[in-house]
Amino acid sequence: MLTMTQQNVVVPAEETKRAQKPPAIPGAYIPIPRRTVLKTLEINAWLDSMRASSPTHLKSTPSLAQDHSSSWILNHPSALDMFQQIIHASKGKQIVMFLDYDGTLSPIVDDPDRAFMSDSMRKTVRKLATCFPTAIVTGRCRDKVYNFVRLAELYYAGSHGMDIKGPTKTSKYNKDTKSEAVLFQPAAEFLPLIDEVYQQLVEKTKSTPGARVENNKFCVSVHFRCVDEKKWSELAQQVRSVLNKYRKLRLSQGRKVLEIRPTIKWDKGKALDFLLESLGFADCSDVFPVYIGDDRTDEDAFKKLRDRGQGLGILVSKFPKDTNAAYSLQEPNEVMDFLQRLVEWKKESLQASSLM
Ligand SMILES: O=P(O)(O)OC[C@H]1O[C@H](O[C@H]2O[C@H](CO)[C@@H](O)[C@H](O)[C@H]2O)[C@H](O)[C@@H](O)[C@@H]1O
Repeated sequence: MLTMTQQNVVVPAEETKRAQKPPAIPGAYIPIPRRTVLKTLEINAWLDSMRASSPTHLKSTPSLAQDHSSSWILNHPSALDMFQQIIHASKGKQIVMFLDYDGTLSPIVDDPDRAFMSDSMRKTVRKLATCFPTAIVTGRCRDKVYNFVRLAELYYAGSHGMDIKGPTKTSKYNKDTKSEAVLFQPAAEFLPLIDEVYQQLVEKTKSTPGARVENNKFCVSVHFRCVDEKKWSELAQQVRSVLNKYRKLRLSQGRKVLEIRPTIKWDKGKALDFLLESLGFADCSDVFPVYIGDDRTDEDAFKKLRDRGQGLGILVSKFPKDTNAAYSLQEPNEVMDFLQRLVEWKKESLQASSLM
């Protein structure tokens, strides 16, 4: 069970109880002010979560890792191996593609400014967008991800879906050039606050070697990929001390990154709903959304698809992870293979129907 300690932090209730219990040795109990206990617990919970974002602990027990891995893959089979079944499930429905960026279209690298997408991946996504409506859904700032992807025919949902923009180039899915281009920013009022917090985080974390703060417009990322693990606690405390002042902001986590964002009820799952609605599939039963992503924030979209009972989620991961996705792919190269197969299948089915 989880309990709220402060507005924007969640720790397990049993840990709170444990921390308040006096120790077994009589007389050895030094009362710790409740606020300090909670602060320590919060930081410990953050640290556990930060460690869990680097799933290498399974490597230390190879046989256990092997068993776990085999049962996980049975529950989340490769989308490449299951390609025919996926196509069969989509029969008679309009496939709509949702693609996360980092770790899905581009490999994870140390420097977030150099997470380039390969030319072959760009070519594949361009072809994909001629076959199916396609959106990029990312934690990144929308402009920044656009500079990486550079395809004007796509929909882009930046800042974890808090900044959505429709295609600037016409395609067969947005032929109506007279209609207003989609632009949706549900957290617009938070812009000055996010700028302020970004500046404070830059200042606060500059003493931690390797820490890096990225302004993603409606949210901020604090990267710890290049921070020595011994310094993670220090970094968590620095971030905590800034976040303490902002009750309208909350923390979530991605791959070696702490993400600070508005408390509004908006996430990648809501963005998926919004985009389907914008595309005219609001209450359609004949739509088949496919969402591919690698990160914790993508789980909101996987869950949304499960709740809608439509389409499917594909998790990109080499390691077993708790997920709402139905299928898996190991890395961006496999994502590219899967997208290419979709394009080939679509072309073949169009050819076949033109011969009828
Ligand atoms: O939703 P996404 O497109 O997956 O964006 C999530 C975060 O991605 C980026 O960080 C991640 O990729 C970096 C480059 O490979 C890597 O260095 C970092 O450790 C990863 O967390 C991006 O820089 C963040 O701002 C996004 O929030």
